[in-house]
Formats: sequence, C-alpha cells, structure tokens
Amino acid sequence: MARIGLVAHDDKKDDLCRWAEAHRDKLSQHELWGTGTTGSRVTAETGLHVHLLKSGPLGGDQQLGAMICEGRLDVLIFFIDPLSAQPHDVDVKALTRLATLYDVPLANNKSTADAVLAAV
Ligand SMILES: O=C(CO)COP(=O)(O)O
Repeated sequence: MARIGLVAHDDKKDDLCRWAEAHRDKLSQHELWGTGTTGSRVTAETGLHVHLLKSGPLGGDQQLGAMICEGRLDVLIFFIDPLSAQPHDVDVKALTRLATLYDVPLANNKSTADAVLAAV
C-alpha cells in the first residue's frame, strides 16, 4: 500500500476529482492524504477516504513537505494551475522542491498521474 498525497489548485480541483473518480478502485487500495479543500472535495465526490491536512495556503503544502522529508509519503499527485498566481507560491515551490529532493514520484498533470498510479 502506498501513501499518496492529493493536492490541486482551485482551477484544477475539478480535474483532480474526475481523475480520482476514474481511478477510484485503485486509489481505494492506498492510503490517501490531502490538503484540506482538495481532500474534502475528493471524499465528497468519490467517497474515498482521505486523511485531511490543513488547507494549502494555511500550511497544508508544508505538512505534505514534512511528510516527504520524514519518509511518510510515497507519491505526490499535485495538479498545479500554471495560469494563476498563488498567494502561497513559496509553499508550492517548497513542496515540489522536497518531492524532487527526496525522489518522490510527483505528478503535476493527469497524464503523469495516470503513469505514476499505474506504477504503484
Ligand atoms: O493550495 C493548495 C496547494 O498549493 C491546495 O490547498 P487546498 O486543497 O486546501 O485548496
């Protein structure tokens, strides 16, 4: 069982929920962790259980980063919005930096998420 982080910026939350619904059976075999709003929406729209962290701008991205550097997260699915500025951009950068540093598979879009999930 893999420990999978689920995060999406606001304009990408619909995409992530659709992706999670499409992969519901597979995702249900894993331990899911999500930032507050993303995780709540995934649960509401798919029925999947997601352990909820703080909302991203309130520290949720940093909580996922801490999980990564402590070896408590195996995969990060993070649908980033490349067309909008984020008030917590420094947190977003810190999270993607730690995923890179610790060699955690990081999917920033649906195609990559499909490939990563197929491999776990
Ligand atoms: O902002 C986020 C990622 O940077 C996501 O946070 P929420 O899921 O709480 O909206």
